Amino acid sequence: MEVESFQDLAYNGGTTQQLPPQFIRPSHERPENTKAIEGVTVPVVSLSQPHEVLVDQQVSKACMEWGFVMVTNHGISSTLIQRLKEVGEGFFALPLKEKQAYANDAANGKFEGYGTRMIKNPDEKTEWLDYFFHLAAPPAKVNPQIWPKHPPSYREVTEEYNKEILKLTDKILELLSEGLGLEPNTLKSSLGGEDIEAEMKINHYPPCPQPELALGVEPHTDMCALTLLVPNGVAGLQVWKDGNWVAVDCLPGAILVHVGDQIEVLSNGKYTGVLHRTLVNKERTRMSWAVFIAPPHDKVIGPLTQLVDDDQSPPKYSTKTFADYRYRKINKLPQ
Ligand SMILES: O=C(O)CCC(=O)C(=O)O
Ligand SMILES: [Fe+2]
Repeated sequence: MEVESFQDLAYNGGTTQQLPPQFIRPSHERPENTKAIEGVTVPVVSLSQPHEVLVDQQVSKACMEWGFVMVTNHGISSTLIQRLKEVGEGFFALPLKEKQAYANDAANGKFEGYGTRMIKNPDEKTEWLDYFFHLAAPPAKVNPQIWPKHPPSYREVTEEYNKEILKLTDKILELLSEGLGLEPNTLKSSLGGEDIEAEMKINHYPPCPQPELALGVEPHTDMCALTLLVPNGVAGLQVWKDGNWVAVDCLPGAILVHVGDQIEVLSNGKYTGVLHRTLVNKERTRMSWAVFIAPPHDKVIGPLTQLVDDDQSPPKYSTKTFADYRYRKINKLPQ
């Protein structure tokens, strides 16, 4: 069967029982052949504990060992998270034509808008998802005209959520800085201080006819500094740890924190950018709301001088602008 696009298949071809070839993963990538290990669970940390405990034993430890931590008691109200989910669901419930009016053009550098994938290569398989991607901070760079106009409260809710996410980001960056033995503001200022950027990506994974052969997002590390994510309560995310996939169980109210490449570089590898992927399923639509926290494009990022010396710990990463890093990652060039 010839399928024009992911949207045609997932939205108009709901009765299709067979997965078209562009979604069928090679055997060694298929979920049916790469099952998650049993009996291992990801770290969960309540942020209501005393500061020293969080620094010494919890958040930074999880980010060193896993590059990933689920946080609870993070200060963002469940009502606000619920409203965020409702406006995102409201957008994806629109007729396909209305969503396509927001289409991005990632191949030509227009990343914001509605689309199906960001890294394009004709030899690669296609991911089973569509998404909406837009900048959410800093205010001076944001163009809300690009954001969904439906539901009407999309903008207000998303702005409010992003304000809260930026506060939580500050706290996590402080804990991670202190976990390296550095001043609390070190990582934030190295990422551009108040110019730090937040990008919102709403991922939408419709039911898939043969989920055992497909992937939602394929294995990757996030190229930003940190990702803060909430899923809609449908399982599917897996993180890579010590040679195995580990399934991330849904924990209502928790926010999932992924260490991205820029924190790995700044920390000279003390924190690890977590490799992760998502599986899809036959019955239920999975959604997730990811905020990518990243430096401005012209910010130069390299291992922090405080963590590097020529004999004991030479730099493991090159120093370059975030724009250069991103270009190389998107085009699969060496860093
Ligand atoms: O949907 C998820 O849980 C993860 C999505 C993801 O990894 C991404 O958008 O970078
Ligand atoms: Fe990711």
